Order: sequence, then structure tokens, then C-alpha cells
Amino acid sequence: MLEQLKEDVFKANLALPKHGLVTFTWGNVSGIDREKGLVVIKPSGVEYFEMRSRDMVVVDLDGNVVEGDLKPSSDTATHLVLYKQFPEIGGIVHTHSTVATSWAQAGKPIPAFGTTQADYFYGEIPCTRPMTEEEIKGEYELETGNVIVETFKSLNIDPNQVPGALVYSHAPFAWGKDANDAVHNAVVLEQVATMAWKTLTINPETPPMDQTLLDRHYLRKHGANAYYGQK
Ligand SMILES: O=C(CO)[C@@H](O)[C@H](O)COP(=O)(O)O
Repeated sequence: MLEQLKEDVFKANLALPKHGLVTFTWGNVSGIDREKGLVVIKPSGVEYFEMRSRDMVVVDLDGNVVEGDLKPSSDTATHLVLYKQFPEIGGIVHTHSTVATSWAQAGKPIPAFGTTQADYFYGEIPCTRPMTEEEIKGEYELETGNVIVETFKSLNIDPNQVPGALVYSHAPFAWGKDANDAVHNAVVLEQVATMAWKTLTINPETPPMDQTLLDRHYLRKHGANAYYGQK
């Protein structure tokens, strides 16, 4: 079970450069075995092309390394907060993908302008508030997770319906039912970030999409009555 999770997380990490979501060692992917209370995550600062499955690091929910010779990702604390606060997610991706990161740096949520976003995100993709000097000087990665959770609670957004967020002045996090699903949502996030940017370039007055159309497209792929594809 844990060996399979390591392999899955390893492959998911290698998918980041394949999809053009990361440069150098930027970004990271993790997956959780909730029965064991263990998280597998990428080692910090290791080039993707050098990475091997056995390099994946296993930590407990307090961040203690329980297996692996390398140091875990520097963003591990953020992943752990999200696993604890979003109990239905099974995988998390952090990238510095160019356009989504540009939205995060601008401090703007990504509005839902069309059905592409609606198929995967049930509305706008939120951006967190600026972090305080105390949060930044403190345990920044832990506080990054806390401010993502705070954003979803304050906006009453279900993280299972909007599987991603922009961290202000930083970059996006995405998640899903497992590491592979989280990578899928990270790819979609970068795509819809690009579409939204270009939409506003073409028409700065573009309004968010019609709620009925948003409902139709999101609910055709998600929920008890989903019917998309061969369902
Ligand atoms: O957010 C950041 C840096 O700001 C991270 O994405 C790093 O770029 C990757 O860190 P490691 O996972 O290699 O520790």
C-alpha cells in the first residue's frame, strides 16, 4: 500500500515538468494514506530528472520523517494543514505555473468565465489575503496552509468543489482525490488561469458566467447525478 503510494506520488511529481507546470525544482506533489496517517511527498530541492521513486519521503501528520533518507519538501507543512482541514482530499500539488502564479502575485481570484473552468471548479478560484509580518516571520509554510483554509471558510467554499487556490504573492496549490487527480486539477488551473487572463485582455468588462450554465457544467461531471462521458 505505502509502496504503491510512493510510486504514485513519484509519477505525479514527474508529471509536473511533463505538463510544463514547473521549472527547475519548483513545485511538489504529495499523497496521503489516511488509514496509516502517513503522507508521501517529494524530497526538497531534488531535480525532477534526477528523482527516483525511492527518494520519496514519508512523514507522519506532525511532519516527522518516518521513512526516507532525504529532507521532505519545504512546503510539507502546508500540505499537512490541508490534509488535516480538508479530510476528503487524497493528493496535493503545489506549482509555480506561470499564469496562475501571475494571478496569485496580482492578488486576484480567477473568475469563472466559461464552461472549461465550470467543468472542474464550481466557481471562482480564490486568492488568499496578504499574510501578516508575524505569519511570514513565523512558520510561513504552516501559515500558508492556514490562510488557504481560512479563505475557504470565510468565503464558504467547499474545497471538494473548488480543488485549488492561489496563495497571495506566492503561487497556486491544487488538490484532488489522489496525487494523479491533483495533478489533473493543477493542469486545469493553469489552463483556466490563462483563458481568464486572455478573456480580460479581449474584454476587460467580461462578467462572470451565468450561474445556470455554471451549474449545468459542474454538475454534469460531479455529484450523484453526473452524466458526462460514458456514465
Ligand atoms: O514554493 C516554493 C518556493 O517558493 C517551492 O515550490 C519550491 O520551489 C520547491 O520546494 P521543494 O519542494 O523543492 O522544497
